[in-house]
Amino acid sequence: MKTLDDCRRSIDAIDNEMLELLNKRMKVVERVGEIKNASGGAIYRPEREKAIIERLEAQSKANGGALNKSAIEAIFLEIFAVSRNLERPEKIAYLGPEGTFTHQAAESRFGAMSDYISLSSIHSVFKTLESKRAKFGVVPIENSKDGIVGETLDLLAKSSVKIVAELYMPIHMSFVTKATKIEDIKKIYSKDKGFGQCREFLSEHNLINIEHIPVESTAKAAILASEDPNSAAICSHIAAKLYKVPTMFENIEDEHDSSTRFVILSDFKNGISEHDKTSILVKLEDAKEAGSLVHFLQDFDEENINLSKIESRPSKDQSGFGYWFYIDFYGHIDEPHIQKVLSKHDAEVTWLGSYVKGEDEL
Ligand SMILES: C=C(O[C@@H]1C=C(C(=O)O)C=C[C@H]1O)C(=O)O
Repeated sequence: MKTLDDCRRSIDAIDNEMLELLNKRMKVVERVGEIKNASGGAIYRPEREKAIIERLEAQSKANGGALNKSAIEAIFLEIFAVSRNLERPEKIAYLGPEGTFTHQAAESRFGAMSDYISLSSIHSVFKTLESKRAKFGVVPIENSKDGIVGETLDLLAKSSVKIVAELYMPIHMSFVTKATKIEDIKKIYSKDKGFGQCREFLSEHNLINIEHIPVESTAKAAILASEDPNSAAICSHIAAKLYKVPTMFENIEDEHDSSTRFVILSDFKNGISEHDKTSILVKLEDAKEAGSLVHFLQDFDEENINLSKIESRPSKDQSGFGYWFYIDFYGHIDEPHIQKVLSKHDAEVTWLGSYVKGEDEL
């Protein structure tokens, strides 16, 4: 029987081996960086990372290993992030401040060691990418309960920035305050969506009729609540911890399976993988004619292209009424059957990105 000391000696020996292997991996990564830097190739290749995770998951399963997919992902996403930093350090702009769900989403892909820029609006994230002050941007695009984030869609419509990856994160809200009694709370701060996601909780606790103050982010709400003991915030658990506001209630969201879809923005096109999704904007030329959208969608149907989302938005241009459509479908823009459909509608379609589809779609 192995003693605790025996086990720890074994662990130390294995850790030494793992460190050697990781350093060996980093040498290869350095060479990949040289190749990419010489050719101007993109450092971040989400489709390659996804393929690695899938291969390792299958291997672990086949060998009866203790690590499941989430565990493999948790370990390897950090290894990938360190690797990318070695190839070429790149800045990541996100909708801040620190402690937002977007920050959490950004860290889950770019790891603890990357250089982050926290910005106070989605608009600033787009501007920072357009001016090349950051290589990547992370913004929310949709929530399973509250729907689309209009600002992100409107900016995608105007900007040259592309979607290069997506990820889904479960959202849990906390009700945090420095007050000791709920009756002492005179106002609540949150992001507009935060109030929307917790209506039942607010009503059950008679908090509907006190002042609700929408601010840019749930983290900002936590900061404001930290400064006023007669206020509260609806925010993430991390924001409450970061800004030291005690939690009165946890998991106050109406639907506990609420999740938010985030997109990673950048300036390059991914290679084709087996699990791609493409986002486009469509402005139909004959939009006033009944059936023009139906005809457009029939072209997709004929090529067996499945849509995962369609959302209409007012066009907001000067020409009066008009709509455009935001559409997500499965496949990559460079696949021939997709080219065939899109080439028929060249003038009407703006490509927003093709990327590996995230897990746990809304
Ligand atoms: C090493 C590469 O660059 C990045 C890092 C990866 C890794 O650490 O395995 C995988 C894909 C890229 O995001 C590569 O493209 O192979």
